[in-house]
Amino acid sequence: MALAHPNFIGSEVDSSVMVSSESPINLSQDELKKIAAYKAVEFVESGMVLGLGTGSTACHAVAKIGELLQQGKLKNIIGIPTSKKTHEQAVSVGIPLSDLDSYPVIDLAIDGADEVDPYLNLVKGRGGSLLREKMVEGACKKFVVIVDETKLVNYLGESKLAMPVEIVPFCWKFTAQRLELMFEEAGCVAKLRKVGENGEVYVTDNGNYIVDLYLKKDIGDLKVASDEILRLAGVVEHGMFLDMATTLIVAGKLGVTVRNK
Ligand SMILES: O=C[C@H](O)[C@H](O)[C@H](O)COP(=O)(O)O
Repeated sequence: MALAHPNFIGSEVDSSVMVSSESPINLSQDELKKIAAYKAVEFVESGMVLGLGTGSTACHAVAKIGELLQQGKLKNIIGIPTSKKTHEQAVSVGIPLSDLDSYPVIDLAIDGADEVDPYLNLVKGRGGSLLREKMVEGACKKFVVIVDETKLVNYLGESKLAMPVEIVPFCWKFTAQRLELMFEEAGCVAKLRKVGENGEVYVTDNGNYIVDLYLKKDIGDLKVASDEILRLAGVVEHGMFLDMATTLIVAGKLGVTVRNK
């Protein structure tokens, strides 16, 4: 999408952070993710407690923070990882780690997203880490979302890709059917997430399952939908992150934009 997208209104394009020698037009999606991630790391200061996101965009930020620690350009950072995978990566790049029990208030979190609407509401969890992400990012003073421009949507669900819901394994079919019925008018199809060649059921870091909702239409009022999903016994959490992001960094073919809420 071009920079005329509503998510860019009021934003500034900063071409100076184009770190590749390639023309921006030729940058791959992964290079754009890296540009957004590196821009977000500019917000990190020594002494901060940091929420470390999960996914192919956030991993660039984790790597960069590790690099800056190694170089002595950042000091006294405590990372709070949002998944086992990020925990492993953070350990491998030398970021000291802790958890929400010890640090219930986090200075800054940096994480990717699957969809971002014009109000900075997000869909997250296509990588399976939505519960820990929501706990950590809900405890942050500042939550910086980093995406390439393909993640921008006019309304959540517009991509027609998964809207993840983490559920308990007990009678998962019952919960999946209830979710499907809840959003019947939006043409919802609920699918248990499976992985690998043998189609094994995906199990989250918390020992739960994920049901992915595929929606044909806009589900309308997101707060109402969120409350309704969370009222259903069997649901642990959903992947809509409403009114949580404080800053959006988007890397696109024409440059990188930073938008504060
Ligand atoms: O569960 C995964 C997380 O919510 C990710 O942040 C999200 O899926 C975006 O991932 P990626 O940066 O790989 O597109």
